Amino acid sequence: MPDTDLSILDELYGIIMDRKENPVENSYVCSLLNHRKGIDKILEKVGEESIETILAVKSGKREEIIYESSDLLFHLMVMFVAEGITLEEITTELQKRRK
Ligand SMILES: N=c1c2ncn([C@@H]3O[C@H](COP(=O)(O)OP(=O)(O)OP(=O)(O)O)[C@@H](O)[C@H]3O)c2ncn1[C@@H]1O[C@H](COP(=O)(O)O)[C@@H](O)[C@H]1O
Repeated sequence: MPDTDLSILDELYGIIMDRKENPVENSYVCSLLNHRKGIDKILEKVGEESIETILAVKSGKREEIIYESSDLLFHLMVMFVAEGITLEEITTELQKRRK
């Protein structure tokens, strides 16, 4: 079984939460969380990054797959924070599906 260190996901979630609670200037995360379009701006980015990930896989370029998947994961995390969904809720759901 792989034993990957996933602590960066927790750390990143914490940073995004902090941006929500303590807005700062020149923050990309704040620009998404406080966008005039509301959640639609974040959903737009999730959609864009999903398509870019698909195109990266189709291109067969490993580096691009990693880069675009990271963008997608990051924007998904912003979406979780915006919706008040915790990473624990996601991992619990995945655990429940284990056969
Ligand atoms: N992990 C990320 C991260 N990944 C991707 N991105 C941004 O996500 C955007 C990706 O969108 P695109 O590829 O479409 O690029 P773009 O040209 O900016 O697109 P548009 O937004 O202009 O449409 C880029 O602006 C990246 O900089 C990120 N921005 C921030 N983080 C993390 O979030 C933390 C807080 O960031 P700030 O809120 O900016 O301080 C940082 O310390 C990082 O750890």
